[in-house]
Amino acid sequence: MALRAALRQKCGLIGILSQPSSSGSHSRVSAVLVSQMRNNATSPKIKVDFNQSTGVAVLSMQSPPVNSLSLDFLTELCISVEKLEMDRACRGLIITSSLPKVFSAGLDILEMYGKSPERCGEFWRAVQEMWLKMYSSNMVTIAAINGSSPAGGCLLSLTCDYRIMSDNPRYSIGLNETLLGIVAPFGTDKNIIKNTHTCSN
Ligand SMILES: CCCC/C=C\CC(=O)SCCNC(=O)CCNC(=O)[C@H](O)C(C)(C)COP(=O)(O)OP(=O)(O)OC[C@H]1O[C@@H](n2cnc3c(N)ncnc32)[C@H](O)[C@@H]1OP(=O)(O)O
Repeated sequence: MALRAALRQKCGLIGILSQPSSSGSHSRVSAVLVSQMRNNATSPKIKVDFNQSTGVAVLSMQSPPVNSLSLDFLTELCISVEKLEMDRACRGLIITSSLPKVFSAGLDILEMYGKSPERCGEFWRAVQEMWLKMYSSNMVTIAAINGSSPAGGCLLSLTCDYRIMSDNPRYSIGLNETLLGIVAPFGTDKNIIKNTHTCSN
């Protein structure tokens, strides 16, 4: 029942978000695919387990040491979500981490230092694409935050419909990127408080 209600709520949101836009979501999709082909990632940073009987997929981030959101990581994440999106049997998506103590350390700081303007552009496009894809997903999305989740890790969880966080005082979450001179969109702080729950693990 709860899943059905969440799906209904989500469908309303998707209706609004899927209005035609000048950028066009399909052009974003192909940009990701092109980028993936170029990067030709060899070791998977993302693992997906899809349970046919429940219609729920668990996407585990497995990029040591801290699941930082590099261009390769973001590309792989988007491709994985895109594949699930295309599978009509998949109704729900849980995003979590395979690493102990860390959900995601946020944007890969090494992507923001000493890179060419072209590479920086590609990276920032991938960041935007990730949160747009997640936020406008037609699946019910849940972030199972089983470790620290600063900055972009927090942003990733904010793109989900629900967040459940391990109740561990050592795990931190929040938009700390202002310390690096990066400003988060207005309103995200309210959003996280409204829809985040904790659980012990
Ligand atoms: C619309 C705009 C939105 C913008 C949104 C976001 C902006 C960002 O995300 S900027 C990135 C901000 N991220 C951080 O400030 C996180 C910094 N990291 C931490 O707080 C801790 O590392 C963390 C709590 C995640 C984990 O702590 P520990 O388990 O104690 O690990 P270590 O600190 O020892 O780190 C291990 C290893 O990982 C490297 N690392 C950590 N974070 C990042 C990162 N974001 N990018 C790249 N690399 C990272 C760290 O340097 C260590 O490397 P080694 O020293 O080589 O082992």
